[in-house]
Amino acid sequence: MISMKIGQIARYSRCAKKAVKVAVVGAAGGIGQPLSLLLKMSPMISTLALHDLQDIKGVVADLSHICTGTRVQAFVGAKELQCALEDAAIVVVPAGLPRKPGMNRADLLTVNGDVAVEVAKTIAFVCPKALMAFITNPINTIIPIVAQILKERNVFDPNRLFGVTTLDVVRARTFVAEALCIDPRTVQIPVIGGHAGITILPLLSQCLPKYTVTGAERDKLVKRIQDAGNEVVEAKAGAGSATLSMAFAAAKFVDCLLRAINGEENVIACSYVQSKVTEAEFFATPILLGPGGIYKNLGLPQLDEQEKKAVETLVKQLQQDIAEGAKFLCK
Ligand SMILES: NC(=O)c1ccc[n+]([C@@H]2O[C@H](COP(=O)([O-])OP(=O)(O)OC[C@H]3O[C@@H](n4cnc5c(N)ncnc54)[C@H](O)[C@@H]3O)[C@@H](O)[C@H]2O)c1
Ligand SMILES: O=C(O)C[C@H](O)C(=O)O
Repeated sequence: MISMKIGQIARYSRCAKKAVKVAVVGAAGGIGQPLSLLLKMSPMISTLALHDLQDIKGVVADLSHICTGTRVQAFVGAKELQCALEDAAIVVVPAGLPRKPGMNRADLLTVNGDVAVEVAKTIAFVCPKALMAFITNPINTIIPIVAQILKERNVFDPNRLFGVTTLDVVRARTFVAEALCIDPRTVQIPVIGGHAGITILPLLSQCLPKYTVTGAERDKLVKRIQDAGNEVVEAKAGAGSATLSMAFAAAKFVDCLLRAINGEENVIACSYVQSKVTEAEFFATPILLGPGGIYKNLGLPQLDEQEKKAVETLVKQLQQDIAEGAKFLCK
């Protein structure tokens, strides 16, 4: 009986045409642990390299008892980051401080900017061809910083750098489904722009199934999606920000990257990337993914008049957030 199960697991882990190594940097944290658990279940991951400044050996011992084909390895401290990243096809980065009530995401830049710079420098040195998915806030500014670090080392490939904005899509699907009294898994809705306040723009006009909401009700729904991070920060009352929903969202995004690496066609996800779609140098839109990351930026979906105005306003905010990255690196 037992050997049959082991055989089944072995077959399961061989289902993926290509199982690859994924590294998680910041894996001991509130997002890192549940994310690692979800990734441990992917047949498309051969090795999960878990890195943190804090000791992560207990987390790895725990995960290693789960009967899936993914091997889990622990890497602790700045000196072990290089080994963690060696041969990684995907690097996911939830390393850095979360918000407390009263803070906005930009307040995290002083600390998290340094974290992103250190991680980006090591990625540039060890695995510049990896697909990089940064979760660390403030995303709007962290991604331009990482891009600049990679550019300075002549290894920047804009198709491989992603700011993870999937949580905004996850929330938009959930809140729309609540309003329509339907299963959130049946809702599709693009969320574009960035990942803070008004830069988060759910495109209700493009929602499927159709949701014709107008006036104050529509404004309230858009605002709830934009401020959903605050809802969690306040409810956690000083104990951090969204972790479980973020782990779910990041696992979904990594799954998209893995399916694209495995040659699946039509894998589309919204993500904050270097972009020519608007005047903001970085912008989240639906992206068609391929084995090398971005296969095609699908650009702005169709917008109604209200959404066109919202894009004009948010682009200005995003340009400021992006400029903060350059200022940070000059300090
Ligand atoms: N993109 C999004 O939608 C989104 C959603 C939620 C949270 N976040 C952000 O994700 C980040 C992590 O949140 P959390 O709740 O997991 O925080 P956390 O404090 O629980 O965990 C962060 C982990 O990162 C580790 N760490 C810090 N610096 C590191 C470094 N240089 N190298 C390796 N590990 C390092 C810490 O030791 C810790 O274990 C925060 O910046 C938060 O704002 C982003
Ligand atoms: O709100 C935060 O600080 C964390 C995250 O960006 C979120 O949207 O939940």
